[in-house]
Amino acid sequence: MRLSKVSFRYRRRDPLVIEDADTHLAPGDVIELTGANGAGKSTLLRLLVGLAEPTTGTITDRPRVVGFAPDRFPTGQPFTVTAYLRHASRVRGGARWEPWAERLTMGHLLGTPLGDLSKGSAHKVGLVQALMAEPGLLIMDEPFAGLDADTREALPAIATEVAGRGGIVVVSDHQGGLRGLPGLRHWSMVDGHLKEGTAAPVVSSPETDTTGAETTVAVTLPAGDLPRFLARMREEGYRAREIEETG
Ligand SMILES: Nc1ncnc2c1ncn2[C@@H]1O[C@H](COP(=O)(O)OP(=O)(O)OP(=O)(O)O)[C@@H](O)[C@H]1O
Repeated sequence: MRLSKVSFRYRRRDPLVIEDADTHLAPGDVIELTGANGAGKSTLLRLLVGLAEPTTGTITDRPRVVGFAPDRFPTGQPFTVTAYLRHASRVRGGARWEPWAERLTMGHLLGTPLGDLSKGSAHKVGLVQALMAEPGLLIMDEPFAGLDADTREALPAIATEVAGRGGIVVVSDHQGGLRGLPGLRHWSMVDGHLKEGTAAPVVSSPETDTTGAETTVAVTLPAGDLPRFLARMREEGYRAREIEETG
């Protein structure tokens, strides 16, 4: 799949959100996409999926089957989880959703109306509908946000499987959930420009600084992520604690 000089703006007089994105995606690629809030990550993902058309430039050779797990799964539909997934399966030519629902531990949710789901549970429904048809292109927008630990841990393996079948996987992710995957490509959106680089390693050992100098940083993150974040930092040897926001 190729993006050739892809630019995009939402309305005629708006500034470009994506400018001259030029890249190639190969079967088996797993790509992590990062960038500041509002940098254009979701827009780029919607262009990749085909939900938006480039204002100028072209996207060619998109795989035939595309799975898309949006950052906010739309729950305003009057279905239970099972009814929705059955419907999605029919649309996908009878794709098997049950093994995915089991793998993402959704058994207890199947009878729940979509509108009653928590954000994380709704996101799982979005993941199942994206995965069920064995996509040749799997796009996941911030899939690690709001998911329980078991599902987060399952996602790298799922991405690897899809890529192993020759699929392309693109994941926007602030949390480094895919770091450590061999061959992971890294894209970042900076001021509307798509930059390619190596993913920064998440694990940086405190021992690498031999000067003994110390520094304290403030990190802002969703409250629900705090226990896992603190545990991870401590595991890596950093002194980490919650501080009160003083405004
Ligand atoms: N439907 C829309 N109409 C007009 N402008 C939009 C629309 N959706 C997004 N934008 C604008 O496009 C820019 C990029 O938004 P986008 O959602 O792609 O960024 P993002 O990197 O995914 O942000 P975040 O990390 O906050 O999710 C922003 O300035 C945003 O305000």
